[in-house]
Amino acid sequence: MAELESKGNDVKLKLKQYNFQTENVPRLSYTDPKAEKFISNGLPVVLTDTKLVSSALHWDLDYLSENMGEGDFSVFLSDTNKFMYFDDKKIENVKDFKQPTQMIEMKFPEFVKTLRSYKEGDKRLYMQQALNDTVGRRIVMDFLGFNWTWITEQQKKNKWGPLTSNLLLVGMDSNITPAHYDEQENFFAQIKGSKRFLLFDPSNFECLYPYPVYHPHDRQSQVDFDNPDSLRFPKFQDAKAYEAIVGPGDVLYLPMYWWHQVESVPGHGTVISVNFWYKAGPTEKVEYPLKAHQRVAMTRNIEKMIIQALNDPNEVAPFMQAMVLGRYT
Ligand SMILES: CCC[C@@H](CC(=O)O)C(=O)C(=O)O
Ligand SMILES: [Zn+2]
Repeated sequence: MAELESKGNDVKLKLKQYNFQTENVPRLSYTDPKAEKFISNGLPVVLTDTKLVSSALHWDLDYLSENMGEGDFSVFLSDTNKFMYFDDKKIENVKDFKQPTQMIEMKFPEFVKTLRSYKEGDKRLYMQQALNDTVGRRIVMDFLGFNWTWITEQQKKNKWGPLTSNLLLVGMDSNITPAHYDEQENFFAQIKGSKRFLLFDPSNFECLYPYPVYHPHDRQSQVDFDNPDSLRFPKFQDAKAYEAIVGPGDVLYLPMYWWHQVESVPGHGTVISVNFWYKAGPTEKVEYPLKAHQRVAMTRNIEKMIIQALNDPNEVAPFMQAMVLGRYT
């Protein structure tokens, strides 16, 4: 991280600048009581010394090529540096939906070969694959070497649900995952290269204009951060961002429902991360006023109910407008 900090201005220069203000996410030792407080309060924090993935800090393309085994891995291809997620089960809901990326299955050595032969104008690549039991023995050993004691203690202390997956992310520098939120708790471990996170708390729902729940881009922001349409999205300029740059060994606690845009910092070559997604824990006692993320969850349930009841995504907007316009406005 020192390398990044000493080039503080340079990194800032290399990183895109947006028109919203950003505040830094705190970087703390996991031994700092404040760190535990951030996590228990559902606030983002960068933990600098958990050793969560120390057993994987030697991972690079050659090592993974030799040890990732014979499995097929999901690789996304994009004509731009943006890799926006879409749910292919919802494509039928939107006429003429244009897929922003294609996904192909590749063996790891083939992925590395394609990466290394990349030249300007080729499709960019981003491997996003849940680690599974097809990986080679060395990767299994590295995986078992993760600091499961610490992270399992966090899971228990915060009463989270089960670990659902560890996504291995291997991408080109400058790749961007556009702003979205997930419905799971996330410890995001950085292994190689650096990533810049732009984070927004769930109350920025009104500023980030998520696609409708029935849309393939459900949970993703409709706003193009590089060219925001201020007429369609007037509140985007009021979004309040937090920023975190994570380097090898850093772990970002990314609370569920928090919006995040993730940019692989240019100039570092291949960028490798592993995330740890946990199901949310049960809501013990509902307290009022409801928290922002609970309101977001509520809007999702209401949208799903209306979609199901009307049985036609095109009827949802007129129905909701009829319910609100002139009555609650
Ligand atoms: C598919 C997941 C991508 C990741 C962001 C990134 O590293 O590009 C993210 O959004 C998350 O871990 O929640
Ligand atoms: Zn995410």
